[in-house]
Amino acid sequence: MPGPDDASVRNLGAVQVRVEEGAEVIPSDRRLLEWIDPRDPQRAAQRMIKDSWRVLRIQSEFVSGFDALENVAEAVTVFGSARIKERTPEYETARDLGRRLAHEGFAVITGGGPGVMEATNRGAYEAGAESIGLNIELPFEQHANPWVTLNMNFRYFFVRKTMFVKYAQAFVCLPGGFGTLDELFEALTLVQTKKVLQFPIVLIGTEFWGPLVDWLRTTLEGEGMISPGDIDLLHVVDTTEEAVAIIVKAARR
Ligand SMILES: CC(C)=CCNc1ncnc2c1ncn2[C@@H]1O[C@H](COP(=O)(O)O)[C@@H](O)[C@H]1O
Repeated sequence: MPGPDDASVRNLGAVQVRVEEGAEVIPSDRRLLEWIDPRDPQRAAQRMIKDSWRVLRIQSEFVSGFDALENVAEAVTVFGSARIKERTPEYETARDLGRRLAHEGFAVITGGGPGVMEATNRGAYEAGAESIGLNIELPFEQHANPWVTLNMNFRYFFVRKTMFVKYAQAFVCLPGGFGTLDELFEALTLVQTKKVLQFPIVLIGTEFWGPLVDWLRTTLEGEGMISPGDIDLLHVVDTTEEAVAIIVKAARR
């Protein structure tokens, strides 16, 4: 198993996300988004770093992200729950997905954390593919999974999200929570508004995703909040095999 000292793993990025168990750090994202009342003298010190100057830090994160990823060939970004455990069917599905994508010549990009991210990176790594983890600084203890050939740690969610989209030819979502839904709907909006072209979005698990897709169709489409046809941007399947077939077909078009 690879580890933090494995020379084949490239670790990039300004932030070390390893935090002592139980400890809490204030992530840069939170500091950026926090409003501090300029009338509050108690908090004047916290206003010393001006948001305008934070822009340089944000800029540097874009620069290092673009530099790190510019040579990635065809890649697929995979999202899904951070909470699923090893030796579960969900973990094995994600691992199988990573493996199958690797066999088709794709690099795999994930959020670099545990659960689905770890399993997908692991499958790709075991099959000898480029396995990329784009981690994020979080306020609680977490780890970058070891199954990566390139690990990058980001301070800012929105910079990291740019990398997920820019360097991938497709998205796959496995079952997940708010994080996964956020990433799914960001991708959908980008495709819907034609900011990203020819970008299949595949959801694996009809039982899990079906009710959401039904609601999108009956309520959103039914009430005219999305156009007829927008739903067709989503491919809902049950197997990793079907998911990879859709991606291969779109990529080789
Ligand atoms: C155990 C735990 C919560 C660890 C958190 N550690 C994480 N590390 C990296 N990316 C993450 C993490 N949590 C959420 N994400 C992002 O949000 C998605 C999963 O969130 P969720 O579990 O569906 O809502 C992932 O695709 C990933 O991009």
